[in-house]
Amino acid sequence: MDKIVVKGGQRLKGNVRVEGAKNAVLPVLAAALLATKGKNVIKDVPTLADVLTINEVLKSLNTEIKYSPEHNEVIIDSQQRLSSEAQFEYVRKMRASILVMGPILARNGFARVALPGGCAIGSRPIDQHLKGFEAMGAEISFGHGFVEAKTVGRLKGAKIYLDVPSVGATENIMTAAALAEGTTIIENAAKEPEIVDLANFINEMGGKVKGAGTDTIRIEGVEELHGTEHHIIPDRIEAGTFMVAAAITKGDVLIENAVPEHMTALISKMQEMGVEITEENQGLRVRSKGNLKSVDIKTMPHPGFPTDMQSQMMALMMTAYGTGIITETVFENRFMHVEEFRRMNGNMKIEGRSVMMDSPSNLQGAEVAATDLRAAAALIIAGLVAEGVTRVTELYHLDRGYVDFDKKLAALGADIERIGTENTEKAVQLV
Ligand SMILES: CC(=O)N[C@H]1[C@@H](OP(=O)(O)OP(=O)(O)OC[C@H]2O[C@@H](n3ccc(=O)[nH]c3=O)[C@H](O)[C@@H]2O)O[C@H](CO)[C@@H](O)[C@@H]1O
Ligand SMILES: C=C(OP(=O)(O)O)C(=O)O
Repeated sequence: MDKIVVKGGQRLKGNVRVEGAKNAVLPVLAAALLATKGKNVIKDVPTLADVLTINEVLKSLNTEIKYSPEHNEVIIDSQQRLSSEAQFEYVRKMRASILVMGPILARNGFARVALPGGCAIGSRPIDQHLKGFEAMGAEISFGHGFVEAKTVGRLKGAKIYLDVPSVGATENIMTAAALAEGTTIIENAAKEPEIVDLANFINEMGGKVKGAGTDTIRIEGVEELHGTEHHIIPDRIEAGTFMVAAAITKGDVLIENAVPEHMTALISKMQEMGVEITEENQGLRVRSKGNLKSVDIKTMPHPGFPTDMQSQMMALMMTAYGTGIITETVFENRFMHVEEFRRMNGNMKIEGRSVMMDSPSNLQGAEVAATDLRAAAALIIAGLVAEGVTRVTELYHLDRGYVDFDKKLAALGADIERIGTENTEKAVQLV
């Protein structure tokens, strides 16, 4: 089992470059299925485990995939007839596999996708995705762990109000509507930058999507979409993770390729804590000196504070001064990392949907397990300033969403090493 071993105490300094966004590339690769003429060339694709998984899903649907990790590029040929079924082995590995449902349904008039079920951060239902397909004329049924959607002829444009501004439901409905007959209007749509990236991609393929980034999206269906070349936007969560890593170590780091407009909530919360953040030509410079101040944080759909930055900010808050409250409103169970932080001597307690923090904590290195993708990064970040050595396991979570996280931190001066099973002895020696 791989471990990351980090020894606290080094100040981070230098430049780090952010990759293409995981949460943009997954819906874009799924949406590439819509093209029946020519190939799609997707650029700035990060080399993540989730990208390998979505590529496998697309292959299983009868597309041809050419993946060049060295060029951060995926070429997809989806001109052949698609298969209609996405199997459990993929959906289990990665919930975002559900995003192929809209494109398959739009093209084949039938889609059968394994039900994703819950995961470490919550129950994560897909009722809003299905409500959208149903409104467009699809008949939905369940059986044997699968959900099926069936329509006679093309899907029909419809007006759909989402009960929650779900990112995945907005994406699935947008892709289904791109080839539907007539106009679809999504109200209370998600407004994340990744939604805008997907809308741009659909438009580059010849689609007609307007309003992405606002809470009303209008999609005029077209008869056919064609392949195009598309660049994925930079990963605002990876950028934010490095911003927190710079701040917690009292460092000075330039985060290249970061897009400040995608991160206003995070930037203002960090500034409120006393972190110095300045825009430069190549990205965002983060500097931190002296004591940081505790703040209150509440996660919300974009442009609110992102749930995907909650655990990393909790790490930073452990080093600030005063009491603070972190409230999670997006997912019902995204505090699994709290127990791991407590193993590192983090002073906090869960009360309902909030974590009450009394800081600073006298952080101590410990053996901890990543409980989800962002928790993996957050534990490593806490290890950067803990006294002694922290060993983080369950790194398959980290690999879903961060490229070379340990190497990028090491290049900034962190005392960090990733150790594979074959090097377990070395891990023991380091302790
Ligand atoms: C691959 C990807 O882009 N993942 C992101 C996406 O996940 P994902 O698209 O799964 O997240 P959603 O926006 O759909 O979920 C937000 C909330 O809505 C609820 N919900 C969602 C759909 C539905 O049909 N019914 C329903 O009740 C969920 O349980 C959750 O409580 O947005 C989340 C919220 O910003 C991020 O944390 C994830 O990193
Ligand atoms: C929760 C996340 O991803 P996913 O929706 O793919 O599980 C995340 O990126 O933090």
